[in-house]
Amino acid sequence: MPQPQLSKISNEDSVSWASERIIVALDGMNENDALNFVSIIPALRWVKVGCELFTIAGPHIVQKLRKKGLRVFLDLKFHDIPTTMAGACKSAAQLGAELITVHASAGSEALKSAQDGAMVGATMADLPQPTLLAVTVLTSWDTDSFAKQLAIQEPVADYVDRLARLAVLAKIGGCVCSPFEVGRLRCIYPEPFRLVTPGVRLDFSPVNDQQRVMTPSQALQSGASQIVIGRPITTSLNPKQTFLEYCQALTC
Ligand SMILES: O=C(O)c1cc(=O)[nH]c(=O)n1[C@@H]1O[C@H](COP(=O)(O)O)[C@@H](O)[C@H]1O
Repeated sequence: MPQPQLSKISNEDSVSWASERIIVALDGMNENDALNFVSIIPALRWVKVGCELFTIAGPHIVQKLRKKGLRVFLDLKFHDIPTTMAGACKSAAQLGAELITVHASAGSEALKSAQDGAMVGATMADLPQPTLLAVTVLTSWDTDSFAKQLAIQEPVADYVDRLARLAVLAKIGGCVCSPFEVGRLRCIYPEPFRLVTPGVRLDFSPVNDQQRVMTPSQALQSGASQIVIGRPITTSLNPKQTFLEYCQALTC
């Protein structure tokens, strides 16, 4: 699809404001790809290391990215019994990731254990406490498939509320949700509760396998603290330009 001409972003402050709010998912990359990719976007502040990159590159990729001055969201979406959640989050916190995902549907005991584990890990490594983010309903679910395949009769938005409540009761610091649910959650849970939304696209970007999608500015205006964007930037012929276009879309 053709992309619009980049109109010059002259205001460095706007780019810097926007780049704090955009987390680029380093999916489909190995270690070399990821390190090369981040070096071509000097304005980049936040990156997400997901299952793909972590599995091929190993834990030290988090430290390598941090050494480049980047802030790391470690998205391994832990979903397990309480003891395993505690151990996994303890290990993740020792790597220096600032955001770490767990699945809210693991339940309140597992979420509490995850939170405790993360605190222990950060203390052991003498690092600041990371924020755990509880993943609610994945943005790749459309409402019909969600109801039919999982036999959940509750509307997605209500189910997201229910999962977010579990997270809040477990003292988890934020949630991942789609831009469609973020407004409702923000009304109930003000900042500093972190609401991070993937499923974000500018009109010229293909939605790929995302189903509950909005634009970056709609997501932020609805209450998102940060947005996650992967393929529109990582598969672009000019990732730096596309990153700046997404920045611009947040600031104009
Ligand atoms: O936890 C996530 O980051 C996540 C949750 C969710 O509901 N949907 C979702 O897409 N993600 C992640 O956000 C990124 C979105 O990538 P793109 O669709 O390429 O922008 C991927 O790395 C997903 O793993």
